[in-house]
Amino acid sequence: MLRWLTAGESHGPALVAILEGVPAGIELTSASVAAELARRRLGYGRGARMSFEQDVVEFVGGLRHGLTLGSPVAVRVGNSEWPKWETVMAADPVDPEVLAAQARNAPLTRPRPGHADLAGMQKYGHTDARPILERASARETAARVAVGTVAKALLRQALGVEIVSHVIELGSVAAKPGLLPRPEDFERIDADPLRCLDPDASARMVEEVDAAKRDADTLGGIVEVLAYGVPPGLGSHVQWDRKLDARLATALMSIQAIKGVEIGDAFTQARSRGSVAHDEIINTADGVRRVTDRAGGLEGGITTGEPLRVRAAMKPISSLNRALQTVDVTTGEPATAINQRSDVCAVPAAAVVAEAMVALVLAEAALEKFGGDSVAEIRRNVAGYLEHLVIR
Ligand SMILES: Cc1cc2nc3c(=O)[nH]c(=O)nc-3n(C[C@H](O)[C@H](O)[C@H](O)COP(=O)(O)O)c2cc1C
Ligand SMILES: C=C(O[C@@H]1CC(C(=O)O)=C[C@@H](OP(=O)(O)O)[C@H]1O)C(=O)O
Repeated sequence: MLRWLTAGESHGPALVAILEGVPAGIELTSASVAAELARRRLGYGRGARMSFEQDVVEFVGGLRHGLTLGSPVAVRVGNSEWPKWETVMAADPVDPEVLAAQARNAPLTRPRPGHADLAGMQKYGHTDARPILERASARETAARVAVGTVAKALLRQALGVEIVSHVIELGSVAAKPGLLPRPEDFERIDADPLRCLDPDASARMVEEVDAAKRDADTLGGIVEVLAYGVPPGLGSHVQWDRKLDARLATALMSIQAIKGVEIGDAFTQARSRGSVAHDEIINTADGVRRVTDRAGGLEGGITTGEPLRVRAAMKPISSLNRALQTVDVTTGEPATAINQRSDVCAVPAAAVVAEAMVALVLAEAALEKFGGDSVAEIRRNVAGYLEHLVIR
């Protein structure tokens, strides 16, 4: 069983994550996690915080001399900006006079529509949004990407699975339909300001971000994640919580601001007739294959062996400089929402987070299917399974 949790606040000293159930023998370094975290900071339209803050990666368990041990992997992602926040976010009580002297500690009483502020304040009994926004913040996704790096390494080294993502829509701009990145496009995608494979669309996306910024507004978009080399047979049709499509949807939907998930071409399929919606099956020299992959590599909650393909829709960022109408919770009077510095658009970063979530789900499903406490054992189990597939 692979399980994981994160902890930590946006402006706290660090985020931490523990990943349990990791097999031994995965090659991994702090540098490989730092490289994935750097990818998460990319993307045109992110706020100032992304440029001056550093993620400081430290493994505190589960790794020795660049190999996982089989014990829980514990990772700490330190926040280089902590000294600015150590009073406001101090774990221990602070002299009220010291707190009052810090503008940063002023209660945030004008909840942002679309953020977790008001719902969280009501639920947890606060009249200040700070205790809510600190944990709701997508800073937490740095910890997910850290453990996602372990899952990606496991998938690559034990099963040969490669995961790639790209931005297919941003605001009103869509990339050319049907562009499917391969693992070899990885660097080209990361080099694009919007992580978009279509250069014309990318240029228009840059303009769209500039226009939104000029208007003190924000944007959302749609990302797509593909996993190549996934064997048939991960997940199961037999129980609701074993269906891999459902597990992927939950994982993607848990990302901050993701409000829709699509498996393969689900929404187009829904608008089509059955005769053109499904992937016909043929026999080839490589065995039984689908002619197309509209289903995104999943049927019956089970991987088909075709590339896995899922999409996630991100709503526009809810901290706007053109602040929306709200209520000041201390007076009950109409007010404009908190309009602190913020990202204009974080869709490219959300794609990197989505890769991590897909990797964690696939790694868990692979361990369920193949078992094994070391990379070598999993490889043997995978080879044995593929060799004896009753239909190939
Ligand atoms: C990578 C990433 C960066 C984000 N940056 C911001 C931001 O700068 N400002 C903001 O208001 N929301 C940002 N969000 C979205 C909020 O975290 C999210 O809307 C909030 O936690 C409420 O959760 P919900 O939208 O899932 O309901 C970001 C989300 C992601 C995935
Ligand atoms: C810090 C990150 O993203 C943050 C996510 C976020 C939010 O509300 O989700 C709000 C912003 O933080 P702040 O309000 O302090 O400027 C983003 O910068 C990160 O991704 O590492």
